[in-house]
Amino acid sequence: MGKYVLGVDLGTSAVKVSALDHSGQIVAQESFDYDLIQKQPGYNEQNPEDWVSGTTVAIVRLILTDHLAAEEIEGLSFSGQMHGLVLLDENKKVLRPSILWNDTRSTPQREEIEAKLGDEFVDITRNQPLEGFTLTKLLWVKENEPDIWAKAKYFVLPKDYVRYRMTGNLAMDYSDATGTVLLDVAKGEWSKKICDTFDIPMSMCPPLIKSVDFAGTVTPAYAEFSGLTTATKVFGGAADNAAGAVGAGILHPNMVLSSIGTSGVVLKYEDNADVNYHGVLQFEDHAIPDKYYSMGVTLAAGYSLSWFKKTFAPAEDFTDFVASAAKSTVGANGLLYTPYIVGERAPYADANIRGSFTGVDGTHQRYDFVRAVLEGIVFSFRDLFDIYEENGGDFDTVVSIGGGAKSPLWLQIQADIFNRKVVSLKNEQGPGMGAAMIAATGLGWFDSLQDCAQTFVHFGKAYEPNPENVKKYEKMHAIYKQVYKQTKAISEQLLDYRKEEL
Ligand SMILES: Nc1ncnc2c1ncn2[C@@H]1O[C@H](COP(=O)(O)OP(=O)(O)O)[C@@H](O)[C@H]1O
Ligand SMILES: O=C(CO)[C@@H](O)[C@H](O)COP(=O)(O)O
Repeated sequence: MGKYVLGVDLGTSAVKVSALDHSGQIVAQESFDYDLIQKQPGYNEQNPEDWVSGTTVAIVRLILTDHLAAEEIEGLSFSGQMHGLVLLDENKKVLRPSILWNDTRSTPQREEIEAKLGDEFVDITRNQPLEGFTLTKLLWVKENEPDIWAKAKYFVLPKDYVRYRMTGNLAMDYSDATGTVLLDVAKGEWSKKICDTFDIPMSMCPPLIKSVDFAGTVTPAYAEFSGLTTATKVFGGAADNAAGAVGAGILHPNMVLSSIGTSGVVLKYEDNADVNYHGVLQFEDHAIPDKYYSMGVTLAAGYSLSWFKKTFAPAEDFTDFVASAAKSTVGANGLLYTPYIVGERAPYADANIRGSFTGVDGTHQRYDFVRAVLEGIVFSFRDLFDIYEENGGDFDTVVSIGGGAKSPLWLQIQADIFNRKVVSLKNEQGPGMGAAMIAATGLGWFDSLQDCAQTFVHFGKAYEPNPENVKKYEKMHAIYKQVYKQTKAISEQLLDYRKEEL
């Protein structure tokens, strides 16, 4: 039995590769940054070759710099940035740069899909055909680059391409496949209806595998390139949010993830595909076979706070700045913030809405504004919790991750606004941990991901809701909920006055 597994976290700004031992300890970690290609506003692309070389450099460094013996790396797996379109020709050569999840050029294709299939689309895929998802990107290429489309024989997602280059086998795991919005989620197969409607040959869709499935061993060519041995086993891997959920132990029906990173994610484990959120929340296959998760994304979560600090307190220490909110009160002395400063994805899929401070009073201090920002972000998460409650969702534990989980005050605000116990992780490693857990489980070190989590995932302090604060926040949230509707038309009118986006 080998000593280590590698978790490859293929992100948007960098790839991070972590080596873990049987006890879930990180023994070494290397990363490599790559660039975004932004040819015009709304366009975000990357070269798949950069992902392959970045991953390879990180692995080479683990072996040469961190002295990990290649023969002791028994297996590896992935967490991948979701939705990015990689188009391949008949020889599996990349045809054009990948169009990423944050590329918004495909609004006409979104409208075309909505017009042709309407609610039926959401019933099949459990998602809306948003610009961020793969199908609209495929249709954009078909309509705008017919020469490339004529040569396209397969499509895959970012981490699938790296896996293909390591093993020579083309595949896509279910958790990422749901994010293409070409999958019939309840049936667990590519949707013929969607492929036929948009004239996409079914043969373009790669074979589907489970996250923990064995996908091949390292080829001799990739072994030479990376320093790995041809005995290293490669496993399917998962979409970054699924892998993040695995790494945070969101593997049981009673658990919800609250992630305050640059963007924010509320993610719930779903035992089956019976519930239908009608596309207001994303609905995806989990990394656990035949299980699912739903999630809503607040586009500017931690970003709201970083923006506010950069603009109004650039020289201050981040931790002190956040802690100053304790000088304010529950409800920030009547100041309310909505975090729509880059538009919103859930529960309102609205690119034009913008943020607001409401109730500004001559007595307010800067710390009230900081508090209002912290609370406003959590109110936007609470909107997503309300959707779960409306759908009968039953859960008692919220696991908080991301930069926002560094603040005890913010963790308590979450507990009070969610009216749920909130726990942080002892050793938070994000989706790379989930990727390593997938490899460890695929190798048979553990019987299941849940089993692996008992050794790899450790919860830290628990924050219990304070009943008095809960009551105050309930009322404040009811006021918060009115702001979106009341500022929608105003935001639209202000559009003409905004600076051109970069
Ligand atoms: N000390 C802190 N206390 C609370 N929040 C913090 C702290 N430091 C950073 N943050 C928040 O965490 C966010 C970054 O979280 P992180 O998970 O690192 O983001 P990502 O990986 O998505 O870029 C920042 O936008 C900021 O708002
Ligand atoms: O679009 C989504 C989820 O639907 C994003 O979560 C991307 O998958 C983010 O990638 P990173 O920012 O983590 O690289």
